Amino acid sequence: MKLAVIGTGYVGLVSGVCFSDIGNDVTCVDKMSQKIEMLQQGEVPIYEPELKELIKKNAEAGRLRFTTDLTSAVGNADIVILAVGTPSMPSGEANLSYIMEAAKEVALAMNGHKIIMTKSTVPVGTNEKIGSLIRGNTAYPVSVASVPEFLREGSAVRDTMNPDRIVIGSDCEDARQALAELHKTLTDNILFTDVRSAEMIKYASNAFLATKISFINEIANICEKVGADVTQVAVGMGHDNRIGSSFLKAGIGYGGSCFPKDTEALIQIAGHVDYEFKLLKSVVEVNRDQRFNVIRKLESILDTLNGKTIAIWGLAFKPETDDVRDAPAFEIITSLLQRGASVKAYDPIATSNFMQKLNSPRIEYCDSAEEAALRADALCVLTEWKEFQKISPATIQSWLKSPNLIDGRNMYKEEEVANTGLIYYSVGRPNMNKGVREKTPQLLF
Ligand SMILES: NC(=O)C1=CN([C@@H]2O[C@H](COP(=O)(O)OP(=O)(O)OC[C@H]3O[C@@H](n4cnc5c(N)ncnc54)[C@H](O)[C@@H]3O)[C@@H](O)[C@H]2O)C=CC1
Ligand SMILES: O=C(O)[C@H]1O[C@H](OP(=O)(O)OP(=O)(O)OC[C@H]2O[C@@H](n3ccc(=O)[nH]c3=O)[C@H](O)[C@@H]2O)[C@H](O)[C@@H](O)[C@@H]1O
Repeated sequence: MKLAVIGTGYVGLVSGVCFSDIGNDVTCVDKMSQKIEMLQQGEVPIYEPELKELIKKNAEAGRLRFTTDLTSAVGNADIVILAVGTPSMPSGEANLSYIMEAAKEVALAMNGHKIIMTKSTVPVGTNEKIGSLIRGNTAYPVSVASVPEFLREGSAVRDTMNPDRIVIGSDCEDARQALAELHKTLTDNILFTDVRSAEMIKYASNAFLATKISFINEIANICEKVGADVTQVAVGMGHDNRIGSSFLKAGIGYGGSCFPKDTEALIQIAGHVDYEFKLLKSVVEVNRDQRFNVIRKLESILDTLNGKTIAIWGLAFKPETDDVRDAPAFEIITSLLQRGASVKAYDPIATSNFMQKLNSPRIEYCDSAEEAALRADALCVLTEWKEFQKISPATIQSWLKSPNLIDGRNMYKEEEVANTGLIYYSVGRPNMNKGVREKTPQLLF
């Protein structure tokens, strides 16, 4: 099939590349000429495992092209995929200006019937508006479908090639058939829904996953007070098939380009129909506060942070990505600076993206994990990169000035920390004081 993909962010680029890899002819379009030039030269503007190799392979096979020329890409395509950003506005609502503009440009470029497949995450009712906008700007027939995207950054290619399900939300039979055909080599599990339900499935899925994370983070906070271990609790819960084991990793709260944005947007979507989504509001509030546990733990060890040097390992919102959108590291580092601390920060690949957004004379961006940790008063692990997991707690201790380790991602096991001289605070697990488990708290009943 002939596809035009509008927008070469994570979703547009990865899905365009994967669709070409399964034999389709794909043209990826972006307004940003620097991005397109990079892609044409085989460079990838984002860090995503496996992507570079796949781009090379499919571009060489002549199935994958990159251009800023939307008109010719749409003109040559049967299916147009909308994958532009829908970022948050200050109110929390999704900003639909990019997708509406892209839809209009597509309408003006049409030279015959097209199927429009929206992969961007959009509020319920948006695809109907996209359909009306396109019909108002072209005389050619159009069939619109909402096909939400469920890939995760860091495993985007794998997720796209092996999806749990494909949701096709459309009232147009031709779109349902063509899009089922397009996806059938990826999975048999294709669900057909109406358009509004497909749009809601995306928000509900992200909101539910965010809820699981805030839930386990609150359980972790209670575990710390009652002397239980949240990692064991999560395993025990996860063995119940009705609960499932994924998304029960306690930590410093979720970040990234989607959970924060989509939870806020769903609260707004509900609000517009006079429904207060109380549960989701709490999920967001718990998440906002969770990252400050790092600061609270540091203060409980160091008393004051004023004049202290704090090492930070990990700036990306999760491992295997250089994306720093809504990364918890921003608020944690900002809060350290406000308390008078200096920061030495290191991330294997996200540093340059991060430093474009946060700079201060009291932040030193380092070239290695060791350089960041050397002579610091404490180390905070904010992203569980494999590179950090390979460094033993004993080595960390030898680098630090004071032996304080705050593990925001439960990266180390108790036995690895035992017998070191580290004061070790993780999330929802017993603290270790100089390598020895702290006394189990007294319970007041
Ligand atoms: N990032 C992710 O992991 C996921 C994102 N989504 C959703 O997919 C959508 C896209 O997200 P990202 O890929 O992160 O986007 P992004 O914001 O990283 O990139 C969007 C791209 O679209 C381009 N663009 C905007 N208007 C254009 C136009 N009129 N013509 C051509 N190009 C245009 C921009 O220049 C930019 O390169 C959002 O709605 C997001 O919520 C869904 C699942 C996963
Ligand atoms: O709509 C989107 O953009 C995407 O959002 C998430 O994907 P992503 O944000 O790339 O990454 P996740 O692996 O979901 O992690 C999100 C955040 O939650 C945190 N997390 C995740 C899992 C967990 O158990 N605990 C936890 O704290 C991560 O550290 C990270 O900060 C969803 O998992 C995807 O299905 C969805 O397509």
